[in-house]
This record gives sequence, C-alpha cells and structure tokens, in this order.
Amino acid sequence: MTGTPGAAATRDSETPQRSPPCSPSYDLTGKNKVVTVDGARVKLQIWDTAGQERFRSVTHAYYRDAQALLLLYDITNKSSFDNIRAWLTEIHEYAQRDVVIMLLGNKADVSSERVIRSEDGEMLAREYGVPFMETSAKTGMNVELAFLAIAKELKHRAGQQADEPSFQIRDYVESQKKRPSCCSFL
Ligand SMILES: Nc1nc2c(ncn2[C@@H]2O[C@H](COP(=O)(O)OP(=O)(O)OP(=O)(O)O)[C@@H](O)[C@H]2O)c(=O)[nH]1
Repeated sequence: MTGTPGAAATRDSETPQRSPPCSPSYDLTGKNKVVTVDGARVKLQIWDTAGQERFRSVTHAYYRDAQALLLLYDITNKSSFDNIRAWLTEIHEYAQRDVVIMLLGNKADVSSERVIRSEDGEMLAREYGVPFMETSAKTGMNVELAFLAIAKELKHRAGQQADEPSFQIRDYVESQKKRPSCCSFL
C-alpha cells in the first residue's frame, strides 16, 4: 500500500510482484487474496505501486488494466492527502473507465498525530463519488472490509442479471465500516 494509488486488483491471474519495504500486520503486497462472497471465491491479485509514484510510466502500467484501485493517504501526512486529487485526475485519464475506486485514510490507529480529519476524507470521497473509510494496516481496522467490498462489487458486475438490483458499494461500506474508537481534538 502506498500514500498514493495503493492496490490494483485484478481477478484470476498469476505472477505477482514485489516484496514490501516494511511489514505492517496487514501488508498484502504482492499477494493473491481470496475473498468469499456469497459462497463464491473471488481471487484478487494485488499490486502495490510502492515507492514508484514518481515514475509515472511505471504507475500507468500498474493501473491501466486494473479493475479496482485503492487510493491511500496517511492521516498523519497532509501532503499524502493533498496528492489524492492529482491521482484521481491521473486515474480518470489512464485507468479503465469503469474501474472501482476506493479512498482509504490509513494509520487511523495513530490519532495523536492525525492532521487530516475523517470529515475531510469523507468530503473528498463524496466529491468524487467514491467510497471512503479510515483503515489501519497495523491493527487491521477496515482492511478486510476494503477487500471484501471490492470483491463484492467485482463479483456483482461479473454476474449481474438485468432484473437484479445493483450492488451499492458506497452504501455497503458506510453500513459496515468501523470508526476509530478514539476521538481526536480536530
Ligand atoms: N501506525 C501505523 N503505521 C503504519 C500503518 N501503515 C503503515 N505503517 C508504517 O508506516 C511506514 C511506511 O509504510 P509503507 O507501507 O512503507 O508506506 P508507503 O507509503 O507504502 O511507502 P512506499 O511503499 O515506499 O511508497 C512503515 O513504517 C509502516 O510500518 C498503519 O496503519 N499504522
């Protein structure tokens, strides 16, 4: 995961990827993750642009064919949040038109160093019409949910019948997500 486009998920393919530079508890870099959705197994192949954001041609290759993109910022780092708009513009230009995007404010466990309010993340997500939640790769808060929501959306799209109500990923995330237990002063 990165402070910028985090994970690109594609389904049912092989050959990951690279080793993570660090090992938070829920690091998933370079792994396939299988998520069970309504009894069906959905395999997510996860790619992390980690540390290569300055090489634009590299990151284009990462997300050009992705079906889903997790955009991460660090709630203790304002510039990571400010970069999100640029990434959304970039994604709009280069990613697949119907790519599933999710905005994640990571490091929610370190509320004492928080500089980005949860409401700011929510407002940005609303502006771009994408689901949002705060996560912690350290404690695992909302990490499984992020992948489950992506898997549900992709599975739903793959098997959607004409008369079936569409899956609303934003509503699902809002109903399931955990909020950080400790309130900050912001
Ligand atoms: N407390 C806390 N630390 C975290 C969390 N996520 C990552 N870290 C730590 O933050 C530091 C940076 O994590 P990275 O995963 O390398 O961040 P990155 O932005 O992806 O960095 P690159 O992969 O090099 O682009 C490491 O020391 C991690 O252990 C989190 O949710 N909470």
